[in-house]
Parts: sequence; structure tokens; C-alpha cells
Amino acid sequence: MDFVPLDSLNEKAAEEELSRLAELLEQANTAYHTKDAPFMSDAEYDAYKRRNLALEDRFPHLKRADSPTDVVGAAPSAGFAKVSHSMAMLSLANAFDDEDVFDFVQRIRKHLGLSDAEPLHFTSEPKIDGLSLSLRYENGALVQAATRGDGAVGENVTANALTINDIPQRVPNAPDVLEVRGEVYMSHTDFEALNEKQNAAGAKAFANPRNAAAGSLRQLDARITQNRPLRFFAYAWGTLTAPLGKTQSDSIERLKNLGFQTNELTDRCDGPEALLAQYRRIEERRASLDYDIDGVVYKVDDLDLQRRLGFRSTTPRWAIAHKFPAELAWTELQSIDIQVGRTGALSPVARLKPITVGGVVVSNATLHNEDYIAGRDNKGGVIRDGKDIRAGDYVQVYRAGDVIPKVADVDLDKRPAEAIPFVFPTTCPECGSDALREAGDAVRRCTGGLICPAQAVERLKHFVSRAAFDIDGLGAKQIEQFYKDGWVSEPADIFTLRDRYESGMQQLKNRDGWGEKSATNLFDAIDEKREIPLARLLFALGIRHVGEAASNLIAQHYSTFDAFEKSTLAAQIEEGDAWDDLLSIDGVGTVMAQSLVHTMGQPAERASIDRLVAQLKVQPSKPIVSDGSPVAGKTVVFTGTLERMTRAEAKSRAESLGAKVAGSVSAKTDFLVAGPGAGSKAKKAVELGIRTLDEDGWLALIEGL
Ligand SMILES: NC(=O)c1ccc[n+]([C@@H]2O[C@H](COP(=O)([O-])OP(=O)(O)OC[C@H]3O[C@@H](n4cnc5c(N)ncnc54)[C@H](O)[C@@H]3O)[C@@H](O)[C@H]2O)c1
Ligand SMILES: [Zn+2]
Repeated sequence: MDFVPLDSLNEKAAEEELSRLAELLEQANTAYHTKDAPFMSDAEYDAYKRRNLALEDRFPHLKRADSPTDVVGAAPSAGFAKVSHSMAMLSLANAFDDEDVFDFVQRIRKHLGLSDAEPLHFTSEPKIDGLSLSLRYENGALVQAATRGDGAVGENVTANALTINDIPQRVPNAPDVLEVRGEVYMSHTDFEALNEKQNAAGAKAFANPRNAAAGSLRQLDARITQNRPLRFFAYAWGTLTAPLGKTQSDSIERLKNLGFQTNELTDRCDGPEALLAQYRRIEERRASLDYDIDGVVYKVDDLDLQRRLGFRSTTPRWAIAHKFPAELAWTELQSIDIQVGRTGALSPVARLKPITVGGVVVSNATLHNEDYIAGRDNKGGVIRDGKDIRAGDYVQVYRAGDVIPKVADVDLDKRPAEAIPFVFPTTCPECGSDALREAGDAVRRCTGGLICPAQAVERLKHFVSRAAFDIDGLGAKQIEQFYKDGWVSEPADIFTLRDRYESGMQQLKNRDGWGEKSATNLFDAIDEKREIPLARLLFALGIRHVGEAASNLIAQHYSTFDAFEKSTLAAQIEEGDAWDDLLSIDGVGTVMAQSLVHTMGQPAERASIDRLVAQLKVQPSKPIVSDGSPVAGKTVVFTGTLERMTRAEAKSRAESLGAKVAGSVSAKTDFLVAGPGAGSKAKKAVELGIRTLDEDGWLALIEGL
């Protein structure tokens, strides 16, 4: 499974790959979920799925209607009666490392508008590797059992479920309607005994306990299921006529009291550190458990908060599955190379003696940054017991969430006597400029800017990438070639290619694969992009910290390139009206604002940008207008405590109605929505004569009451 680097993929290749992946993943899903006979490892499946997601992230408009990303499980098998779930049975988002867990918690706090000081509790539950089952009890009696199927429609396996000891047939004192959800699994002991029986009977042995459990539950003849030692852990619920509790942990306790098996390793944790500690405790216990687990599931404990967080297309926002790393291997690290990126970041790469990790041949791995190599984390703390990494070392390689493998550990016993500590360069290996590390930044960066060939090429690649100029026939490969040949050294050069070619200055067609026709096609494709929306132009410039979303916001705010340029120049001293105006854009913080004014303030950078803009027709941004909305095109500022919604909710709602949400009050503000505790912003609004509403007034306005 060697994937083409995303940067060098053109649209057509991406589209083809997405189509192949859709087909492959659909087959894998059917094999795994419907036939209980997977033809690839879970790790491989996960890697394909991540690759698919990465492609969709990079080429959002190529996302297929039948995208594997939006698929849960597989359609029910024809042999079973179908059951429509009254509440969808979804999948879980995945976390693969500690950082993903911190991000998960941070996302939730942000969404709910919780400060770091406010408590936020989670449950941590082992992720049982079986298959999920929904049990419906009416007036205390089991009336239906269904598999997840595709999340909306599952298979009716009631007769089979009735044969499982852990599943009570009657539940006294239950709500009138009680849907209990959980995992059907097989213990290791039972699995081994079953396979011995299968062998003795000349039948096929099962590959693993999960397949055995799934294959045993999903039998058309329930008498076969009866002879299979299946078990069940309850950890969730569907429709209920009365709540089981106020929290996830209460509800699990209640399920236990109602007679269900719940997992004893389930715990309550008050933050990411506690979750991670629990993860490691469970990981240590993993080998001694008599059943398979493939990770730990974290869920927001408070059910009210779960409700507010809601769902994405196939996963709840309030839960995540932190998977155990499965793929590890040891190999020799032959050398450490330094790569220079678009923003000048020096990234160390380990060149490895090729090794197979979870079915994939790996010969490169990231070493993150100089601290990581030295055995320190970004805050100066010790990692890997302080062991540094050297060329010649024997290292442990793993593949986790990213397709890019990482180096995790080093074996000091196998370190060659002549191995010397790695000295991280303080000059750029590409251009010789000083490479500096700013305070608080883990990364060392080349200061060469435009004179650094590595940065120049990476910037050009970014400039022509999908979300930027997206020029047909001008991808990463062509950019590299054109740069090498001296045809294109900055973005403006792309737009003078035709002139130079036609005046005979450059002989594009002498190059391999370039005829008269392909040259003309390329020039036409370039001309098509001379007219460009401001937001795309801003993104294409590749200014550090300024991504696609920020580019949109900035374009919306300034509307024209001229206004943007003037403002950022006026804001050079980082104070005054222009600076305040820049910071008033919701989503633009100090770091981004500094990066913008810094870039525009450098004469060489600005000259290069001006040369580019002279070749273009930049389309001004139009305000988003949402038909009939009373706040469309208006600018609103929220301040004080909101009681009926969080800031995030208030913001996304206002934006969906076409309003602009700003972070501070200025003459351009149309409404100030002030909750209790509003301070200086409310005063300023009064001074400027801006309409101030309380939360109810705002809701009344947007709801048209
Ligand atoms: N090898 C293959 O060909 C192949 C094909 C398809 C899927 N898969 C495997 O299946 C997984 C994807 O399937 P998925 O959609 O079931 O996602 P998932 O397994 O990542 O997570 C969702 C499932 O976790 C289970 N679960 C276990 N303990 C839980 C708990 N305490 N709380 C909540 N849920 C719990 C539930 O059954 C739930 O449906 C992949 O990770 C992949 O490894 C493999
Ligand atoms: Zn450089």
C-alpha cells in the first residue's frame, strides 16, 4: 500500500483513485460485515479509509455521492428480515494518538463554550471488538434484536439473540420501551474451543474471535447460534420512554441494575490526562483479558451535553474511539535528512532500511523536529527516557493515524559504537540562509524566504493546488520542472509564460512531452484563471497561518485586494484603526494578523505579490446574502454570557442566515447582542449608536417573531 503523495496528484488521478477506493472499501465492508470473512487486515482497512478521507479533504468537490466516509457498516444480508432502527446506529470517530485526544476534548469545550476551568467529565470504556446489537424491550419483554447493518436498517436476529445467556429475556422495572445497545463478542477461551470443534468436524476455523462472534450471531438457523458461546456487554441505548440517568455513567450503572452485563473497566475521567492514564491502564491489562479489545472509547458523561453536541454524518461529536496502535516494527535508521517546506520549516526525515509494517513497506518516517530527535518534548520534558536518535540506530517504527510512519523508540543495546548524536542544522540545507527557531515554536525555519529554492518550489506548488489557482495541467511535477528550467520562479511568472513562449524566448515544446498543442492548452488553462476570487488569491499566497477558512473571512471583510493591501500596510505598527479592524474579523487572532502584516510589509514579498496581481483580474468578494433573512449582510457582535446557546452555536446560526460575526465593535457593526456581564463592548456600542439587543431580542429577530 504505497500511496502517491497527495501533492503530486492531479484532479483526474484523484478522481480515479477515489473511485477505486469506493469500490475496494465497499467490497471490504461487505466481506467484513455481511460475510464475516474480511480479505484485508483492520489496519489496512483503516489506512485505505484514511487515504480516502485525505483525498476528500484535499479535493472536496470530488467527494463521491457514495463516499465510504459517509457509510456505516454494510447493507443487511438478504437472508434476514430487515429492521429499521428507530434511532440510527452509528460508527465512532477515531483517535490514534495523545494529540488527537487533546484535540477531541478541546473541540468539545469550544463547541460548548466551556472555559478550561469548568469541569467536563467523560467515561472511558474499553472498545470491545465484536459486533453491535440493538435489543428492544417492550413492557419488560425482549421483542426484537437487530444488528447495525448500514446504521439505518439492520438484520432481524431476534431468535439468535434469545439464545445468548448474557441477554435477559425479561427486564422487570424497565421503561415501557427500552432499547439496549451493546457488543456481542466471544471470549478467547470459547473461541479456541470452538475452533478445535470446527477442526475436528472438518469445518473451517475462524480467523479471530470477532469473525467467530459475527458469524455465529448472524446465522439463519438460530439452533447453530445456540451452540455458539456468545456473550454481550451493554454500553448504550436507543429509544427510551424514560431516561436511564442523567449521565453516561449513571445510565450504564442502571443497565447493570436492570440485569445486563456491563464492562468493569468502564471509568469516569475528568479530562484528557485522566483519559490517557486510563487508556494506558487498559492497554496494560489488554493481554490478560479473555476477550479482544481494539481501543478505548471516550464519551462525554453528561447526557445533556451529548445532546447539545449532536452528530456528524456517521459519528457522534461527543465520543471518540482511541485505537491501540497495532503496527510496529524495528529496523535500521540509515540516515537523517532535512526537508524544507513551504513556510521554511526544516523537517527531519528518517531514511530506513525498508521494512514491512502492517502489510506496508516503509522506508521513510518522520522524526518531527530537533527536540524529538534529542529525546525531549516541545516543553523541554523528557521523552523516550531521554534517549536520542542517531544514524545507525535500531529504531521502532509505527504507523498510526497518519499514513506517514513515525519513529517511536530506539534500542540502545544495538547502538553502534561509532554512532554520533545528530546535530540539527542551523542553516538551511537548500539555500544556506540562517535557520532560526522562534520562542515557543518547535520548528526551526529557513529565513531565506523567496531566495530559498525549496520554499519557492513548495510555495509554487501550493499556489497551483486545488483550493488555490487549480490550473489544469500545471501540477506539482510541472512546477518542479519549470522551476528547475528557470521558467517560473514566482507566481507572476506563470502568467507571462505564453508571452515568453510566443516571442520565442522560451522553447517549451523542446521538453519531453510538450508539443505545440500541449503548450497552447496549458496557456489557455492559465488564462482561464486570470480572473480569480479574492479569497482564493489570498489562500494561494500561502501566508503562514492563513488557511482556506481564514482567507474567506478576510476576503469577506476587505472585499477588494486594494483595500486588503492598504489596510495591512497601515497596520504595520500593530496598533491603530487598521490593526483593530484586522483583529475585529472573527477568526483572525494576533498571530495570524502579525503574519499578514509581516508578509505584506516585506518589500520583496509585496513586490512579488504586486507583480502577480498586475497579471490578474481579482474579483471582489460579495457579502453572503441569505434570502429574506433580516440579518443577511449585517455585522453582529456577541458579548457577555449567552444563556440559551453557546457562542459557537450563536455564531454558526448567525452565519447561516448570512450575517457576519465580528469579534469587536466598530462603526461597521450593525447589531450588538449583549448577555449578562457585557462590558466595554456594550459601552462602545452605545457611544457609536449601534443597536443593542439582548439574547431574546436577537432570537426574536432571527426567528421572525
Ligand atoms: N478488515 C476489513 O476488511 C474491515 C472492513 C470493514 C471494517 N473493518 C473494521 O471495522 C472498523 C470500522 O467499523 P465501525 O464502523 O464498526 O467502527 P469502529 O469499530 O471504529 O467503531 C464503532 C463500533 O465500536 C463498537 N464498540 C465497542 N465498544 C464500544 C463502546 N464501549 N462504546 C461504543 N461503541 C463500542 C460498536 O460496535 C460500534 O458500532 C474499522 O476500524 C475496521 O478496522 C475492517
Ligand atoms: Zn532555505
